Amino acid sequence: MLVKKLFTLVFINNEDQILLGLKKRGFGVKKWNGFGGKVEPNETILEAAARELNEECCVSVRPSDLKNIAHLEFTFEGQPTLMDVRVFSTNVFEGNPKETEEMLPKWFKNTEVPFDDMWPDDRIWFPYMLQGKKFFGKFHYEGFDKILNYKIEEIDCMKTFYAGRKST
Ligand SMILES: CNc1ncnc2c1ncn2[C@@H]1O[C@H](COP(=O)(O)OP(=O)(O)OP(=O)(O)O)[C@@H](O)[C@H]1O
Repeated sequence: MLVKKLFTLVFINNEDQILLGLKKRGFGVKKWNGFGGKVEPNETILEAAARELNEECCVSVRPSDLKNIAHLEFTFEGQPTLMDVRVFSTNVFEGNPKETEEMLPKWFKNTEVPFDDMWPDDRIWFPYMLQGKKFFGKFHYEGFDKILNYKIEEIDCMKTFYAGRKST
């Protein structure tokens, strides 16, 4: 049986640019990604998303300004964990991104996202996000570099999507 672990992933947009961070340590080290991490037991998913963003690059957002744009699931061959990742975006934020112990933030043009230095799944779902679509994606990895199989589909409404799922 798979053990589900809840994560957040936040993207800040500014006109035709997106804020990414180069992970300096831990899971996904040396890859560009949005900002996020595990949801702690004492907080809501939105609170966790805002907290992780602030901890990782010193940018502040109100949890209520975060839009849930996607649900991603990652599994790894031979491993018992399912990563349940809630993806959010907003263009309402405060503060200039600053480097922290965990992340080096940088603005990228939407047309110049560094996919070669990101998780292989990002190349598949970023186009949905950059076109303003909501979506569900499920990726099964062998190791951390090879996607064995995946599924991705556009979603009309995230609330309806979650209402239709059994345990989320
Ligand atoms: C496999 N393909 C993937 N593609 C895109 N994004 C991925 C991902 N797999 C994990 N992610 C994200 O990477 C962050 C890890 O977070 P992670 O550093 O482990 O969490 P947290 O900061 O709580 O950890 P520590 O406090 O350092 O233990 C978190 O946003 C999560 O959504």
